[in-house]
Amino acid sequence: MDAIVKNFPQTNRESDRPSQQEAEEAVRVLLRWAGDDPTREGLLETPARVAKSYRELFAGYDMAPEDVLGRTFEEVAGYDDMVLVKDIPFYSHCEHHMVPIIGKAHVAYMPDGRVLGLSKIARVVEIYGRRLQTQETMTAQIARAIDDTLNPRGVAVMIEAEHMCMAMRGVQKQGSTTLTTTFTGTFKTEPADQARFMTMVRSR
Ligand SMILES: Nc1nc2c(ncn2[C@@H]2O[C@H](COP(=O)(O)OP(=O)(O)OP(=O)(O)O)[C@@H](O)[C@H]2O)c(=O)[nH]1
Ligand SMILES: [Zn+2]
Repeated sequence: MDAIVKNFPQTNRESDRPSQQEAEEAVRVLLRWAGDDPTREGLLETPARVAKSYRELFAGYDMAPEDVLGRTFEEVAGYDDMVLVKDIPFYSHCEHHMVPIIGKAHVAYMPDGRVLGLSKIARVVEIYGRRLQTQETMTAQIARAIDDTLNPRGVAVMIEAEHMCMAMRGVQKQGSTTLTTTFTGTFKTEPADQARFMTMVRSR
């Protein structure tokens, strides 16, 4: 666990967590701050629901990528070309405003003898998505987790997302998409591999 805390410092220790009661009280304060009355009937159960919902929306703090990426397969008949899982949908929350980021991740790697279970790639997206994020951090974290655990010849990650903090509030620009990429290994050094990744992501 210590290595995880060191590598992914936003992962909190269970002992540092406030109690359920403290979390619910914080929600009551925010309800009053918003201008409502937490003692009215419709809001009585809301703090407990919000706390429960936060557990789910931010479940990524309780999961480590090593746990899901541990199992790999070697029997793939010598397959050594790109594996791309694209259009992995995710919901995250921006660390500046704590409002949703809605997007899709495209994740590829070049195997070096071993491959991952395909669902594990989507699970890694879930682990980082269910934390407070910037899109740049999330992109880099997914790439690094796969790089570190699988040691492939290269990893490519592209995320396209809409930030509700730019749509619902602030500058209020609906429908804009932010694209971020991280390339490692052969995707970084070989322009042809990078171009092929882009073409495959774009093909419908
Ligand atoms: N680089 C980056 N910025 C983000 C991300 N999510 C939100 N932001 C930006 O974080 C910035 C925070 O800016 P601040 O000026 O501190 O906060 P603010 O007054 O709420 O800013 P506005 O959104 O412009 O109203 C804003 O420009 C957001 O658009 C992200 O994933 N990556
Ligand atoms: Zn934001």
